[in-house]
Amino acid sequence: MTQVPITLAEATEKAKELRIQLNQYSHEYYVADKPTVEDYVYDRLYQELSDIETEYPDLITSDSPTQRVGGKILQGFEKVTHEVQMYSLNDGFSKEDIYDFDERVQKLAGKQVGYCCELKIDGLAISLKYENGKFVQGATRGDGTVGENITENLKTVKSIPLELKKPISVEVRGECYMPKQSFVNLNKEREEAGQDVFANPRNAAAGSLRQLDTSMVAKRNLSTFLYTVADFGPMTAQTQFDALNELSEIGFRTNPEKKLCQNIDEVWAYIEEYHEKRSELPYEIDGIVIKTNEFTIQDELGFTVKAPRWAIAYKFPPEEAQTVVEEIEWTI
Ligand SMILES: NC(=O)c1cc2c(=O)c3cc(F)ccc3oc2nc1N
Repeated sequence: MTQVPITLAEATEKAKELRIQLNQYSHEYYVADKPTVEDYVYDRLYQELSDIETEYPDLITSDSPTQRVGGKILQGFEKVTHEVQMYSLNDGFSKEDIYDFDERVQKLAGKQVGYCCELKIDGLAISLKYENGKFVQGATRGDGTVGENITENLKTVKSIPLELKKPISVEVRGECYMPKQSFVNLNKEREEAGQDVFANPRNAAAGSLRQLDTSMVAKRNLSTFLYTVADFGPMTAQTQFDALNELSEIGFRTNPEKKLCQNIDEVWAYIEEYHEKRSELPYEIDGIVIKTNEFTIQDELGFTVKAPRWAIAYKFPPEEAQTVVEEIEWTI
């Protein structure tokens, strides 16, 4: 037990100081992937804050790092209605599909358009709501109109900010996923405990977010990449590429491999590049998402009943069976 400040005033001041410092270290580690201190420095400060909060429970705040460990047993997940529909993407499976998509877009837009290309993270789509900078609600996509409220579980996901860098009200969407190495470690643990193993990281992430014991979710090392702004609030981006940078500036984790392509040939080159690089990435991707970059074009093209006309997901062909077997042999 570290020396706890004797007065409430000292404890209040010290707790605030520790919270700010710990949240900064946590942002560097889990969001920016650029830690600046060793774990033992974080752990010592964390223990100091935890001791103060034990002594003075009224000092616990919703954005305290001690709230990340979970510990609530939920009865179930309430339903959430998405004010802004959460669509899925139309898929493309060949070079021809991608060039046909570009032809349709150019015809509808009446001109050549630029595309923002992103890796298609193989996880679970989530929607995050913030009011005055504070995380207030997290939900699954569900059927696009009604999803499940998984706020308490998402609070334990370290890359999801409990408080934004600006006190703004926005709704953003992205992917919650389990890194490949965490998936291998989890399945090893489950195998040793005689439990069923997960077939892939996506199922492991989905299964983790369905846990009713939030302390279990906290141990699953889930992460996120955010990629859509549903309710802009005061955000000013006019293109998808800028929106990704703005999401990062206000505190979200975004994928660094994005590329702004001036034409479909550059898009196809990007697809081939990451089809090659896929196995080196520390997370699973199942393709590439291609979006018209200008929001004015997206507004012009709009949505069909099920998907945006201004985007397409190119799906990589399934890997040959022997590759998967080799991977399994390696993990055992
Ligand atoms: N899995 C992904 O990495 C990913 C998924 C989507 C979507 O599902 C998606 C769905 C829409 F209706 C519109 C944009 C989208 O953008 C997206 N961007 C991504 N990078």
